[in-house]
Amino acid sequence: MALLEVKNLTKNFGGLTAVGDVNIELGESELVGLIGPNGAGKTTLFNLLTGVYEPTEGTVTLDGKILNGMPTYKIAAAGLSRTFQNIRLFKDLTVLDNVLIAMGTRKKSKLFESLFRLPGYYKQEETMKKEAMELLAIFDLDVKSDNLAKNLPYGEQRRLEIVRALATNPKILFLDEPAAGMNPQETAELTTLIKQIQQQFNITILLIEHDMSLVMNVTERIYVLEYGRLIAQGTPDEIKTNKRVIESYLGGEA
Ligand SMILES: Nc1ncnc2c1ncn2[C@@H]1O[C@H](COP(=O)(O)OP(=O)(O)OP(=O)(O)O)[C@@H](O)[C@H]1O
Repeated sequence: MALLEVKNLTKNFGGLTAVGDVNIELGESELVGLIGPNGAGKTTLFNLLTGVYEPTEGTVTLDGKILNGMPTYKIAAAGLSRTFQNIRLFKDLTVLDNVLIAMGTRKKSKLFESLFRLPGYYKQEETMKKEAMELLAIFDLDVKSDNLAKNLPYGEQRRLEIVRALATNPKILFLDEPAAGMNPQETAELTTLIKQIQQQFNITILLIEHDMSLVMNVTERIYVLEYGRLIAQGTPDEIKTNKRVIESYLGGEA
């Protein structure tokens, strides 16, 4: 059985079907791409998977458990984590605090311990800090742990977003255009990082990305959406040569 099973997923906004009858399966530690032209329904699909929207029809099942109708925080706790197209950091907090807050969603101090700052509280704080610094180091952000998030260059803010998503210890990570606005060098570095984190953390990643070279270079399989419908799926090589995809998405350039 797949780790994540999406069956007949549909979302209508009034008369518009933003996502229509979509079926997707993600296996353990797979790196899968999701592409499609503007307005194809990619972000809506992410919003359905992470509980921001309730589907009009269909089901999302993680590890055999149906997630539809669960609030976003419960879905996050079940193991789905995401980044957003627009950076959503706590800009006036430090880099380290941004990660610690994300970790806080999975590790709760016992209220009594934290209120009275008992040894258990400090121990957990220390462990979390150590883990946060280790995560930041993978992304070369440990040296910036004391900086305010808003003072990081754009590419580093994007990387910090991924660190925050990873800090929740997800089974599946959804990355929504992580290379948006990055220069070619930053994009190349990110490509290497995405591969690295998939292997190191052994997690499943679903990647929405406009940068075709990034998608083609890192993913094992790709789903293609158009007008809310899945029009193709396959390996990067199959997608590059798929007639329907070339016509409708790549504009005949492939
Ligand atoms: N909350 C909403 N209310 C009404 N229509 C919406 C809503 N969200 C998305 N849509 C519409 O649904 C369709 C799919 O949009 P969506 O943002 O999911 O596409 P996308 O593939 O992520 O596009 P992009 O690549 O531009 O981000 C579009 O026609 C969009 O206008």
